[in-house]
Amino acid sequence: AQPGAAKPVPGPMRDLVWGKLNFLHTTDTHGWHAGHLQESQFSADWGDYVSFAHHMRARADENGVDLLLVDTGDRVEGNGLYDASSPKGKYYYDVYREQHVDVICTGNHELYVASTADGEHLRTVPNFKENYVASNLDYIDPKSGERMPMAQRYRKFQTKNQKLDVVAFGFLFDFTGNANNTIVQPVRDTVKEQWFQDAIQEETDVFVVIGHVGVQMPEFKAIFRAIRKQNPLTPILFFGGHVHIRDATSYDSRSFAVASGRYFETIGWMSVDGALERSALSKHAGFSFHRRYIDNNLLGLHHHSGLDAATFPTAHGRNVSAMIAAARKELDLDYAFGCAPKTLWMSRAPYPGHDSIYSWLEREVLPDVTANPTRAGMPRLVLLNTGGIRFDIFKGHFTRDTTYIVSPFLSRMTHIPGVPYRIARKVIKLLNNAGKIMEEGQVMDNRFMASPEQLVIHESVVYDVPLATDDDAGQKPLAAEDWWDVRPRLTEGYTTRDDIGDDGDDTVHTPVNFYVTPNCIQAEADFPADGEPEAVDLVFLDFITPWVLMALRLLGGEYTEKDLALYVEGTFTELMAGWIEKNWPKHC
Ligand SMILES: Nc1ccn([C@@H]2O[C@H](COP(=O)(O)O)[C@@H](O)[C@H]2O)c(=O)n1
Repeated sequence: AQPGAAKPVPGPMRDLVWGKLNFLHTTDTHGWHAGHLQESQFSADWGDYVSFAHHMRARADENGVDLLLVDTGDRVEGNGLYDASSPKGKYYYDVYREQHVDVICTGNHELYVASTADGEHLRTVPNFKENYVASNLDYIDPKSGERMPMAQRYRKFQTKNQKLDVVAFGFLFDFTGNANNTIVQPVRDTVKEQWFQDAIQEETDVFVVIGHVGVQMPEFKAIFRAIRKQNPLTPILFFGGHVHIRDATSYDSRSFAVASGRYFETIGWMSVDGALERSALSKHAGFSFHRRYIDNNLLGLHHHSGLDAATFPTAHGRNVSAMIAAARKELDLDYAFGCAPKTLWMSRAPYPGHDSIYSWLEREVLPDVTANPTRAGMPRLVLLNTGGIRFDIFKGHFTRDTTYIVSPFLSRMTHIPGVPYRIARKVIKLLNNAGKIMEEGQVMDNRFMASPEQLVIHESVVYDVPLATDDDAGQKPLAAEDWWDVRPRLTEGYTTRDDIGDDGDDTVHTPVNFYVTPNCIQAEADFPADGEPEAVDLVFLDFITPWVLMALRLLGGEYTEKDLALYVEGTFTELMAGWIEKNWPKHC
């Protein structure tokens, strides 16, 4: 763990179930390779994961079984370790490559910005060579304009100990927000291509499909159907991500799918047991599958590897932790812009409400950071998509690292001047429609403005326990005198219920609330004291431009990209950090 990281707290644990073929899975790590320094439950770092994988591979070798590591993308954007450097990712590539990952693919965040996709193609793909798989993704060479696969389309290899044949694919969901130096081919078209049809006819013992795809999303189901049609008995194992939740399902009795959360909070575990060699395949011989969501902290990693603080760290792991610590220092990630007076939650507190990060932005930040003297006297509506905010703010130091953790993107505040208020005021309602905004020939899913967790959870889940107070923000243990002191001492955390059951989490926790939030929030600024304005400046984060323009057109306002102009200088991230520096006390 990193120097100063919160110490993990013991709690009741569920063990890993080993099989013949075993997997460790990371997804949507979003630059959190230093771990969560403020959250004890998730405070192990990438170096600890290197040590852990080393011990788990050794155990697999001893027992004559196999262990594979997979990663399903979105490794970038969302933490100072990636975002605070110039260029972005200056330290990330070298840190990440220290883990040996057997099958790795691309997420949408590797593709939003052209230079990030270049970095992926020029650094991560060569770092992982034949382990990198890009089944439905092409890259366009900036010099020649040549279109080529981002990496090989699929991988066939043999496991180390049992010599099991594996055919592995690496998919991305049908993403359309990529920069113009990549092409994402819809999954339904890819599975019809000849190379794919040939690949699924390969002699193999198991298919492994990794993807930056939620396990309940139609893309995985289409791939499952395509493979199963040609291979009625072969086990098919899916590793997904993108929606930032812990999840598992099975598409039939010989397939299993796991998604392993977000932000390096979770290391996913999957095992399959049974007669895996294809020579033993028969419709009577079944397989057993297990999944576990490992909370990423040292106590848990010690527990699952059967080691302790003295025997766990390897020299390699320690070196990686040291690389991360040096990078964090170089980037001055602990520099504090101010002191957050209280914890502000994305989904653990109701919106609107005093503890909601969105209410804070709406009430305090947005009106202030969008003040534009050249538009003095003009009222404005300021829109922000909730998905642009990526994490909670904990009471205490708000650092350079926190800035990127909360708001990693390069989005700016753009605007359309003088929009009739009778039209402008209705935009937010359309953006917050649960479904899609539709125009002839164009359908846009509104939910892509919200945070990924909100894509899959449609109703608030509120437990009959008190809301965490600021003192609980670091997931400290509950004091014995608390009202449920008759129960075992548990920390707050994930209490996952998936299609398999409610025993997936490796640590038993008390649950935390989850409140649904809208796709967008809106602040009103410089409105007249009485009555309604005739017209307003409609100010919004440039990421949501396509939705705003479509909403305006549906409301009778004919605007195009040509009507847009930057409203205030700087990225939203810089504006937010500037507001904090000005408004919150410097020291805690
Ligand atoms: N410039 C951006 C890019 C993305 N978003 C939000 O993130 C969501 C996707 O997040 P994943 O981690 O699931 O890929 C997207 O739907 C947007 O809400 C953004 O706001 N600005």
